[in-house]
Amino acid sequence: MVDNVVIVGGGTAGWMTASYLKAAFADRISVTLVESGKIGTIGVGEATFSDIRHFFEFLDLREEDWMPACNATYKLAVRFQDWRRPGHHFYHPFEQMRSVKGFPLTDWWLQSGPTDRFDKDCFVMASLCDAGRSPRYLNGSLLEQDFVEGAEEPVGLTMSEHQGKTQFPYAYHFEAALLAKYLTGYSTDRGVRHIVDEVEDVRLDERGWIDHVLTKEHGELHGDLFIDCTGFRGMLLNKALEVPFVSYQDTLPNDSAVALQVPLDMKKVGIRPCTTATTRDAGWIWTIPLFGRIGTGYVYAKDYCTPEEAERTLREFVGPEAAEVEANHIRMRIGRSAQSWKNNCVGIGLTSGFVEPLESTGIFFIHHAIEQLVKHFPAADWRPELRDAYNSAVAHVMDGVREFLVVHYLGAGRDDTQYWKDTKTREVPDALAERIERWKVQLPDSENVFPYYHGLPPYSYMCILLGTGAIPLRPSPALSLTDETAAQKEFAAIRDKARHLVDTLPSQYEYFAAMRGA
Ligand SMILES: Cc1cc2nc3c(=O)[nH]c(=O)nc-3n(C[C@H](O)[C@H](O)[C@H](O)COP(=O)(O)OP(=O)(O)OC[C@H]3O[C@@H](n4cnc5c(N)ncnc54)[C@H](O)[C@@H]3O)c2cc1C
Ligand SMILES: N[C@@H](Cc1c[nH]c2cc(Cl)ccc12)C(=O)O
Repeated sequence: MVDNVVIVGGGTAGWMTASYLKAAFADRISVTLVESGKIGTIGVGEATFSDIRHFFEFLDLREEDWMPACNATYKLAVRFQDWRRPGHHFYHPFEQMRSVKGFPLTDWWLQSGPTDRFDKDCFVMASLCDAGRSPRYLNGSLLEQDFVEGAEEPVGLTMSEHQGKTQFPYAYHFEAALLAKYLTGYSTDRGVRHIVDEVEDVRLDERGWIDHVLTKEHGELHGDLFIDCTGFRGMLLNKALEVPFVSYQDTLPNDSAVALQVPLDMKKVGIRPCTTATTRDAGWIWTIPLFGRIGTGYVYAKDYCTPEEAERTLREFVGPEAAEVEANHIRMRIGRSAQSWKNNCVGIGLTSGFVEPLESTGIFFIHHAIEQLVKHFPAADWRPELRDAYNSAVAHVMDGVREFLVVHYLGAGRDDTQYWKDTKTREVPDALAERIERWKVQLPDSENVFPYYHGLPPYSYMCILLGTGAIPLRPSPALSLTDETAAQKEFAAIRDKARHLVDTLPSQYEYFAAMRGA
């Protein structure tokens, strides 16, 4: 049996992996996590996919268990600010795309003479975001919409098996360091051995498999399976086992970031229920509202902007509240390891791969990797088929998300700086170029987007294409021959439901102030 797991690294990836493996295998496996007390974690990573609820459910954790400990808030969407033109914004929400007579509502929207905001016309959530509403009422009940809490839904599925069956209406923002701390307690309470020490060397056997890691003060740590959660360093997978790194920088040039954690007077400014991505001359700025502060940062390409310019831009964007706050400058390794699993070593987290956080995919990558590791967990014969299937699933998810992010830049309307001009001339992978030509004639659907599971449904592509605006789209010709009464009724129903929810739901600040007795 493979039942002795050693995890190196105590960031979000390390502790999500330790806690999930313990929830999956309990005392059938032993888990040791060693983390350096000197090498810091990346310290950011605070917005998620809605799928993260499956992670907490698997650990048998309810929102009231972990959200207060992590200063967590709700995320209904990503708000894209100034991507189409200055002053314009649109949302990419967690809300199923409605269909009328077999055609997506966005198709009918194109047919009926587009307005400036497809998102407000086709989704209820866009109005809730504009109004700063919570998705839950003060009594804790969830807003009424196509996902009904407590109704029969498939349980125990992995995310890839679940996609498309239901769309949960929100994700979370949380303080990454506080989540890691919370999961440390969860894990050690369930028997994970936690060692604070530095791994100084990785010792291989004659086959090139990891025999043990050598720590500064606790000697050799032996195990069957070693999980590399050492972040961008990739100490075990990339360095010791020499797995090469496949860069995405030819299509995604942003390789740097500068971050600030800014205290927030929530009572005065409220808590926006969405992550915001605001364009700047050489990239974009994220704003993540937490309970008590915002996490914000400028993601940029160093070929177009120096760290000093980036920090100045970010501080100007935030304003005087940032004056006393220390900036955290980060170099990002963009791309993925050629294989995340080699011999008896699996890389999870930044070691495995990373793309800029435009759609908050880092923690989704971790969650997906852990689910797939459990699904493909090795036996003592280490059959290569399990490893190969794992590597294929993980590579597809990252390659698919990469493609989805490239679409944001190809569609962006900004062309006022060299950085934004270059987003339109950079070479596009053939497969994506073909898909884009297809989308100009027929909106994205399950047959014409990236063909493997990567966490994003076709409606996500529709939102980005319709919101950014630079790629011309047109309605299906059939709609000009079809009566549009039913579609107009659907648009009216969305307007009515949005008005009702905005009028009856509390603001996100009111909700969390009440929940936390603030
Ligand atoms: C600018 C930026 C913004 C991001 N925003 C988001 C977001 O909004 N949403 C999202 O989902 N993701 C986001 N991410 C990604 C997210 O931060 C990471 O996926 C997550 O933090 C996982 O990091 P990690 O645990 O892999 O690595 P790290 O956090 O770097 O942790 C590495 C760990 O390894 C340990 N270590 C390293 N070397 C040794 C050694 N020799 N011995 C012992 N221990 C060692 C360190 O001490 C540390 O504990 C963002 C990333 C960046 C860079
Ligand atoms: N499975 C993902 C897909 C998704 C659907 N809508 C959004 C919006 C945003 Cl901002 C990210 C991701 C998604 C999920 O449901 O989380």
